[in-house]
Amino acid sequence: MAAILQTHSLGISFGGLKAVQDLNLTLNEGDLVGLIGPNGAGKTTVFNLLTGMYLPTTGDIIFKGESIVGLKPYEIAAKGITRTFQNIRLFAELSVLENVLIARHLHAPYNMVHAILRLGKYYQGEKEMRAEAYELLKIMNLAHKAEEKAKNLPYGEQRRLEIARALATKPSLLLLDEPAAGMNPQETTDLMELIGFIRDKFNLTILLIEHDMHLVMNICERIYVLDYGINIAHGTPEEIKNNPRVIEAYLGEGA
Ligand SMILES: Nc1ncnc2c1ncn2[C@@H]1O[C@H](COP(=O)(O)OP(=O)(O)OP(=O)(O)O)[C@@H](O)[C@H]1O
Repeated sequence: MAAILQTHSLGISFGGLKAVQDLNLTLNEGDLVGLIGPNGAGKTTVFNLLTGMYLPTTGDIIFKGESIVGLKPYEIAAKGITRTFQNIRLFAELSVLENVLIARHLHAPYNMVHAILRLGKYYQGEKEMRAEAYELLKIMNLAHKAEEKAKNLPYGEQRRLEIARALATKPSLLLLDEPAAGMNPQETTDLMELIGFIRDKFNLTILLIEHDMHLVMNICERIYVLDYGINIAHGTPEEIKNNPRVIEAYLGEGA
């Protein structure tokens, strides 16, 4: 199995604080991997590094064979890495469909000239993109809400819309930051199935941060554990569950 993403001794400091240190992460194509750790362990910082929002202090990030360090977030998105956020970031006043369409335009099948001159290719492209956006909404069980404003959706549906929007950018690597946060147990169970389903349907590699251990242990094939910015363990869910360093890190948190 080929590695789609590797980090080599990746690290970042904020003043004196080493938020992430010496991280060596490998994701193979098609992997569904978890990134867990107590609050403040550095998980979201890893996502910020992988998506170009932060520049690493040390190390390298290799995506599809080339370094992406120093690229702008939109350049990294265009290469195929997309994320969702811990705090939902939808366009609240736009419709559900428009939220997906905006993301879909990153890979529009026409160029600016076609759009300005309103050439046939533009109309054809717009039609295709709407159809694709609807298809994504159907998969995420949101098609019946296509015309609703995003802000009027219940929380669980907003989280699903975030994933639909991320998928619209046609990623090969999807980073999910606490996708089940705020969901009730039934919504979480449905989401678990959905994550596995989209991974297979869209040939995705998925890295997910999640505090819901039930979700992580059930769907992730491998798990990396961070504590104070350091990767203290890596293995299968079974190995992680029984790892004394992991148990200690979580007990320290009272979990
Ligand atoms: N831009 C920044 N400037 C200064 N410190 C930062 C910055 N971003 C993150 N940190 C610090 O880095 C550490 C790791 O934060 P991070 O948000 O990555 O943790 P986390 O594991 O995602 O936590 P949580 O589970 O609570 O979301 C924290 O101590 C945080 O305060």
